[in-house]
Amino acid sequence: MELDKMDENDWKYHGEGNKSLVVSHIQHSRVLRLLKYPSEDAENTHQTTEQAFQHILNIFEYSRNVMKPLLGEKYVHSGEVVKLPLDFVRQLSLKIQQERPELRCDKVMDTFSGCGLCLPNLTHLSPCHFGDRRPPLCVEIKPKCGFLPFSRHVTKDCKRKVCRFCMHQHFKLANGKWNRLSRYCPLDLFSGSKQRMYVAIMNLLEEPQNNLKIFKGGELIYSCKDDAKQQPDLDELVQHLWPYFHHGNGHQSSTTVLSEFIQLICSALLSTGDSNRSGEQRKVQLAESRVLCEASPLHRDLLRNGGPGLPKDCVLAKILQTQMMDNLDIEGLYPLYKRVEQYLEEFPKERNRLQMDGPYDAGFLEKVKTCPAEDDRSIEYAVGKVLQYRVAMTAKDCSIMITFAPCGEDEKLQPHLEIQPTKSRFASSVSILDLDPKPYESIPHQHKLDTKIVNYYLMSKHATQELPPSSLYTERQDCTLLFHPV
Ligand SMILES: O=P(O)(O)O[C@@H]1[C@@H](OP(=O)(O)O)[C@H](OP(=O)(O)O)[C@H](O)[C@H](OP(=O)(O)O)[C@H]1OP(=O)(O)O
Ligand SMILES: Nc1ncnc2c1ncn2[C@@H]1O[C@H](COP(=O)(O)OP(=O)(O)OP(=O)(O)O)[C@@H](O)[C@H]1O
Repeated sequence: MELDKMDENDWKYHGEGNKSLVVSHIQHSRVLRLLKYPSEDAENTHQTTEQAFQHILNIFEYSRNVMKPLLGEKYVHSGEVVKLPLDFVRQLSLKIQQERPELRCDKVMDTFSGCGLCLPNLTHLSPCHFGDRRPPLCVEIKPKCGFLPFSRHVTKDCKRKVCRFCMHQHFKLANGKWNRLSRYCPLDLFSGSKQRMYVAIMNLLEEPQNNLKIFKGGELIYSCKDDAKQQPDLDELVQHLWPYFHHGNGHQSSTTVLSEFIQLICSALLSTGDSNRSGEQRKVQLAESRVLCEASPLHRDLLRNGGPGLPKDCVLAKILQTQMMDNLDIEGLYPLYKRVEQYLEEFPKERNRLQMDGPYDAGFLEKVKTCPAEDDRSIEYAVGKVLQYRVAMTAKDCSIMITFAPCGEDEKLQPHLEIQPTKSRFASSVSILDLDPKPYESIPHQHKLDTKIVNYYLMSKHATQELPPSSLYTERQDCTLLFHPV
């Protein structure tokens, strides 16, 4: 990519979240990730180019030097920081404006700094020249927090029984963020139990919100509709999937197609990329009390079996272990945040030495890893816990991208790419994205939000009607019969 010859017509809108907007190249397997700002800030307080560059550099260094070592080299692609011509960025912003979903237009793309990140397009699979002509399928899941807090500082009993995602759903419904409750429960996805994971993915398909997107050949084919009142069309998705799970021996029912697709996703989420499967795999297993969410729609008997745990190096285990660096819960962390605040008020110059805002280098990772286990009243302990909490927050908000490319029986694949849980054979790759640092300043907001979510949940629990039974959930009873031994 020649930065001095950038042409907006070579790029198209790809997607966006709360903080960044992504465009993809129409020929090369690359994306540009550009930051967004609230519209009012864009008019009043422009960051200097220097500050914007530092911001992007922080995101890049945090991903490369902190999150990558914690989550695993193979899952994280930090890309590179690029300086783009301002004219190109302005034209690009105009070109993509009408494709942006309305609910994201409260923020504008940064057209002032010219700074961005260039990353591999993870909806493609490289090398993408497998003999098969069918375009790759890509599933993006934002799994959210996969455990119940185990800290002695937790004061509300419901936090030990119902997971944050399930409680938060009620608050989101009330404040109009979504129109329907999602049945997805992250604890099912992180359980390692194929049945619980299966139901979790089924529930994501039924109500994707911002937790599920599906791409085909790099194009978004399934996600929450811009008009969130409408549910996405599962029959349409099955039509897209059918050519990938058609075995030439007659008609595959929608249920079979979806079932095979979900099993494929589960296998990728549990895969360690280790071709030698003969030995006993080491597992990440949590105490039963931390993995059972009372709000999960699953039958209690199924939940009571807990789960077999996650293979140690699979993507879910890596994310869960990093999320669990938050071992005090926001309730135990907040007093330590206040200790740090008080210290910084007295010794403002210490802010740099303690790396509160970076640099995100090996020294930062060392502070995260070597924080004392017990509170010795030191500032180092308080800072270490705050940094660990911020890292855990990133892992609670990241997304997983799994890309599958169908391939023929005789194609030779590198062992870490191969996956075959169903009758079809696929090459796959698994990546983790959105690994931005969460600001130190957001801790008071997290503390308030936690209280709001819990109070709202307790208030609404009895008032809210039970969810009606899901048609997908009923079908699932048949689907479980379709599991193939792996
Ligand atoms: O606080 P949460 O759990 O609602 O998470 C926020 C996400 O909401 P969600 O619940 O996933 O719909 C929120 O996602 P959406 O904008 O709602 O898609 C962001 O990811 C936000 O992170 P940031 O402020 O952009 O760095 C997330 O904020 P952080 O808490 O990670 O800072
Ligand atoms: N490397 C990539 N390859 C392909 N698609 C990508 C890539 N990075 C991001 N995307 C797409 O762009 C979307 C927005 O990116 P991202 O999640 O990083 O935004 P964000 O604003 O940081 O999110 P959040 O709302 O969680 O803060 C993603 O959901 C994903 O679909």
